Amino acid sequence: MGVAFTVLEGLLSSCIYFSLYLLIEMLLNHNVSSSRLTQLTLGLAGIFLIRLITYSIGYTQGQIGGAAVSKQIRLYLGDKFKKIPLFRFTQGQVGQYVNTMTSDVNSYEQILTHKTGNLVKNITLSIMLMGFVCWLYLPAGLILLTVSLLFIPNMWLSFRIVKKYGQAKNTICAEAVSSIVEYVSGIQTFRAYNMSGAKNKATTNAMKDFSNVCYKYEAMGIPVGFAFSIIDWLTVPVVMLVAAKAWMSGGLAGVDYLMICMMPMLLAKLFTSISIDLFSYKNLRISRNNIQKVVDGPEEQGMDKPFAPDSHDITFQNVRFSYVQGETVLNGVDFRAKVHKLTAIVGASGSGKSTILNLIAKYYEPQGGRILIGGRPVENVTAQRVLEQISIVDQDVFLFDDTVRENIRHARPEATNEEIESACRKANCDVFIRKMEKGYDTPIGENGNLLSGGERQRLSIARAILKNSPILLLDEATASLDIENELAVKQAIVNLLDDEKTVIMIAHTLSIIKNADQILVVSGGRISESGTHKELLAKDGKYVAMWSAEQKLSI
Ligand SMILES: Nc1ncnc2c1ncn2[C@@H]1O[C@H](COP(=O)(O)OP(=O)(O)OP(=O)(O)O)[C@@H](O)[C@H]1O
Repeated sequence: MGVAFTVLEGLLSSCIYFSLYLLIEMLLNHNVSSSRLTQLTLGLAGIFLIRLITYSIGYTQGQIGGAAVSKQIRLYLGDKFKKIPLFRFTQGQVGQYVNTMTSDVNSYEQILTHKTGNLVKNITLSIMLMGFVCWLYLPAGLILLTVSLLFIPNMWLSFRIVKKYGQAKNTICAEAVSSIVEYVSGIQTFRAYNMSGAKNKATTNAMKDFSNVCYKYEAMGIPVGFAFSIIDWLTVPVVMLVAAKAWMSGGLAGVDYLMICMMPMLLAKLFTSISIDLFSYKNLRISRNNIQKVVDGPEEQGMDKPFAPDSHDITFQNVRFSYVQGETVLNGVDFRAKVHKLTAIVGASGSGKSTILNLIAKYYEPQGGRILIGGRPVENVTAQRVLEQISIVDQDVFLFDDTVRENIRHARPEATNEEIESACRKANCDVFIRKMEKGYDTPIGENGNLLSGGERQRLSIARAILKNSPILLLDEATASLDIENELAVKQAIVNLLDDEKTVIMIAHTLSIIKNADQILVVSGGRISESGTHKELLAKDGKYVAMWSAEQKLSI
């Protein structure tokens, strides 16, 4: 509707030239009268009023329609992101996704709100004006028509440039966005190491690359447009000359000659506008294609049927995995984590403890072996369905820019305020929340930056308690906390373990898992030892070495 009204308004604007034609005719034929002038003025005023109305409707509908389409696309992409395998959300890819979700959708909206309407309007207007000149004096019309045919190779060249440099520009823009996202989220570290601003090489290089590709893109496009512009404007004197002969020999009326002289100027302006619009239309199609690429992108394999096994024990059978081809992280991991028992995973840094949790949560798929929950293999189940059975408390707590209450409610949207507060009491965070300015309704800033590390950890434990899922994955991270927070977090973890669940916990300090039902020692990509604390001490292996080292440190 927006496009239709914009085109209508454009066509109505051509009435000005027909009125001008009538006015000049009156002047040259000396038959100006006040009644004819009044008629003409009233006609113009009426058309102006109709144009005002059609323009307003066209503009408003275009904006409303564009915003609605943007909203729909963004919601659709949001849903799509839920189906894309989680391992694809790497740093570079995140930049591409952010770019698509923000600027590509904005550009696509522009196609709808501005470009399409303007293009149809200007092309129709040009055809009408050329038809008018042909009707007045055919040779002049044919000159204009010939020049307009040159527009086709000119556009073909422009499109080639857009294809070649536009895609590169878009890819480099996504890389720059990635770099900026990384820079802004890591600003504290960059500042601490005096790497902010121009000293941050990665970000400045990304910006430089982006400005270089933009420069190339414009530098290639400008000469093509410029060359056509020169030919286009040359039609003005040529048409003037050709038509002048006919006028002087009496074959053309004065008014017709004047109109013919004016039309090439008008057409040149219209062609410039069409070529700019087509150039950016082609460019905007890159954005549309980027959106389409995400839409058509591979989705997670597996059944999206509810996954509700009778039992929730977790079994690894000869699981093999590497993040990068050739660099094996897990090389035949076997274990069984029983229901209602605490299984602890220990091992040196980089041994693959978090990788085991990542595989259970289906952030990644193993390259060999099988993972079973309740005796049912999970390879044919979507991550979303598996994650419904799991609560995760790890070192990277992610909090939304919302109130404390809403942050916890994310774990179970239908939870009552009572349930949220009860979960917080168990997670040892009720006291500090109540001390905050608005209690549970206090906003906690972007990613909870108004909270301390220990407070953030406890909020994530409250979430896990509220979700109350049968499997709990814990990455214990109390090492960086002060003593008060460490005790509070440890107590919260103990409260969490009270509920009967299958719990797998990565322990960085062994004292916290002394009473675990089973301890797995990860080493060399395998479970090198397993058993209770007592059994492992009796084996005199890696666990004993780790335990002795910790005991020495704590003295
Ligand atoms: N996304 C990734 N891409 C490539 N390699 C990775 C990735 N994540 C982890 N790794 C590598 O895999 C290995 C195992 O990492 P993992 O995080 O599982 O170890 P971890 O035992 O949990 O270590 P820590 O105790 O220090 O947290 C390491 O060598 C690590 O560098």
